[in-house]
Amino acid sequence: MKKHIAVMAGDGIGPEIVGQALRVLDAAARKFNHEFSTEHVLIGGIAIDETGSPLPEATVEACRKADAVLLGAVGGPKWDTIAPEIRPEKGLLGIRKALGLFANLRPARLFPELSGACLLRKDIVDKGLDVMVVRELTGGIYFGKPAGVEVRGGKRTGFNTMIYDEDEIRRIAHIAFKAAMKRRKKVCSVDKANVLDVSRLWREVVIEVSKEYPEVSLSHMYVDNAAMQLVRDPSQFDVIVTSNLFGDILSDEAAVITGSIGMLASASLGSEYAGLYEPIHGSAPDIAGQNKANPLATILSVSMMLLHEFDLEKEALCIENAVRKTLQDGFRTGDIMEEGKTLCNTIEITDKVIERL
Ligand SMILES: NC(=O)c1ccc[n+]([C@@H]2O[C@H](COP(=O)([O-])OP(=O)(O)OC[C@H]3O[C@@H](n4cnc5c(N)ncnc54)[C@H](O)[C@@H]3O)[C@@H](O)[C@H]2O)c1
Ligand SMILES: CC(C)[C@H](C(=O)O)[C@@H](O)C(=O)O
Ligand SMILES: [Mg+2]
Repeated sequence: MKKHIAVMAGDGIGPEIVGQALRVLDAAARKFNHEFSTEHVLIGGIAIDETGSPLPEATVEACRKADAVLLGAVGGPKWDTIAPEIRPEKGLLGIRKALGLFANLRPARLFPELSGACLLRKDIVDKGLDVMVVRELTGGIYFGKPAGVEVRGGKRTGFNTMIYDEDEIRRIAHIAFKAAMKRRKKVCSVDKANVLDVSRLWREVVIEVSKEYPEVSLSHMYVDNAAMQLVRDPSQFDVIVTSNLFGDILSDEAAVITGSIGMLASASLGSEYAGLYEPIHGSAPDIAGQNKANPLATILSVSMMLLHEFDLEKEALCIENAVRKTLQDGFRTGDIMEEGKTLCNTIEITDKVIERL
């Protein structure tokens, strides 16, 4: 198979982890006789530095033409004080919107080998943890208008608008129910319907969509309770479907299930263009440039790309198994380090994965 991948390494640890994930992709291509060409394009802070924009038009064009997109992370303290319209994060929101990537799948799974690195209670961990967070990605409070900061009645006033129409809710609900059909057939819709009107509509529409999936059981939970339940006992969840902001927060929290945020991969999918694959974590400025970052979330994002974008199930599984074997053999980056294990840097742990492919 021949495919072309647009690569946006971005900022901070982005280039380090993406560089390593591409080595794994190369190794998989050689093993299975595929040809994956790559084209590096700019996004985020580095794009601001080089072009003045966090999302240059050339990047959008390259991503729209590509068969898949791989992203590292954007942002960092260097750009924290620049004008809000051109912050690095705007580049990420912009590319999600430009590619129509409304569905963000964030699978929080615990490799049993990392049970010791997981902060949750041992009896809960022993149940096996595997939660899929389905986050709406192109709507809600992230994009609602009006938004801004202005002087109202002599006071500086900040405002955003949380808005969803029924079509936006319906299409993400379908994604969640379809995902559940391939899993344990349970969807928990997370909202704040006791307070927010937009959540009342969310709940109503999710219930309507559920009628098309009689085999899937649907429950509802308020987001504050969901945040607590996720760390108390995540084994009660199969698929969680939720809005953009709640999904952002709950997926970082769900990373606790995996042992580290450096383990959680993601796929952002739409219908018109290819999907975008990225770890859920950020640019980790505190460890950037030190060859310390855990590249496994990005490597697992490549595995998700092979599966979701190219239907290469065997190849995807091979990468996942190589990651598992690396952990089984006791190799760890700092974020998942435990006593008795072998500490590796970013490059060394990737070497171990490639050896085990
Ligand atoms: N998708 C993205 O590009 C994305 C996601 C989240 C945050 N950000 C941006 O990243 C910057 C830093 O944000 P933050 O500090 O809140 O979140 P972060 O995810 O970058 O880091 C949070 C903590 O997790 C650690 N961490 C993250 N990834 C790791 C990895 N692969 N291996 C080991 N440790 C890892 C970091 O060292 C830090 O201690 C901000 O500018 C933020 O806007 C970008
Ligand atoms: C960097 C930021 C815009 C982004 C988000 O909030 O969506 C990040 O936190 C994520 O989870 O991908
Ligand atoms: Mg986030």
